Amino acid sequence: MFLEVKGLTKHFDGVTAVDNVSFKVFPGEIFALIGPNGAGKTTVFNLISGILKPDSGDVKFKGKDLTVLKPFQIRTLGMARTFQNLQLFSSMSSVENVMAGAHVTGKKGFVQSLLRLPGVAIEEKETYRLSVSVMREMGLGSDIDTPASTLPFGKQRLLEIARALSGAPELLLLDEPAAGLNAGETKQLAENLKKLREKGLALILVEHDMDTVMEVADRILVLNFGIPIAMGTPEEIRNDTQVKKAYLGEDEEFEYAAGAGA
Ligand SMILES: Nc1ncnc2c1ncn2[C@@H]1O[C@H](COP(=O)(O)OP(=O)(O)OP(=O)(O)O)[C@@H](O)[C@H]1O
Repeated sequence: MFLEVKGLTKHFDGVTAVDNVSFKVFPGEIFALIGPNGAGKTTVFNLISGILKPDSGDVKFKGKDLTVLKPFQIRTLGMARTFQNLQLFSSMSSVENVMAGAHVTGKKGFVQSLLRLPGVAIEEKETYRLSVSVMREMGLGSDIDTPASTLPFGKQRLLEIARALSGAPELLLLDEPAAGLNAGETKQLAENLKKLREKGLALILVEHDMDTVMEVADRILVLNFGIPIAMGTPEEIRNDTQVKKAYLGEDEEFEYAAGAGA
């Protein structure tokens, strides 16, 4: 099994943030995790990527138990993530940011890089080449040397995805990638996500923008107060009464999307 989450549960001082959540993700699919504010989506990401440890439940990635591993160990297994708040190195150029992501899986270690031991220069060149190619894929081909801090916000978001991709992950976790993007940038993002799926990558997407979710997701899991309330295709989720009830008054966007698709 590629990714299997079973009975995942996490409490924070009396609040059950994630309550017995189970799902599987397959290679080459976009799996979306949605739910009203505070539903537990980011906590699920933190549990999968090793930032938090579950109170109970299992997370297995390619047969390995992730709950006993540290975040960097999980990254080297082929999983990458982005964060709700951008975490770019603002003093670096765009391509240097992407190269920093590639070093996660670099074969030459950090100490070797510092000592400039043989093989490092070749690997740096290879990393640069890979980083440029990932940036082009994300539509950032004209921004290779642009300082990350001067990129428009939408491009900074794409750059963060490029950085996550430069570690050549098989599974990418994206936390609200469309937040703060304008309509054109959101469209570009959706196209990019579909391209990544075509290449066989699996994506788990936490996203409030329902148009984007409904357009790109193969399957959707809906959480409410940490509890899974529905799982299915966009069509099934759009028409699910429990889901509509959970969102009522919470998120007009969902109501709009539900109405638009009906
Ligand atoms: N580190 C923490 N300490 C205490 N409570 C937390 C912590 N992290 C999350 N929570 C609580 O757990 C619940 C789930 O939060 P989480 O951030 O996972 O939800 P979410 O679905 O990602 O929300 P949003 O859509 O607003 O980002 C909330 O009640 C939140 O207040």
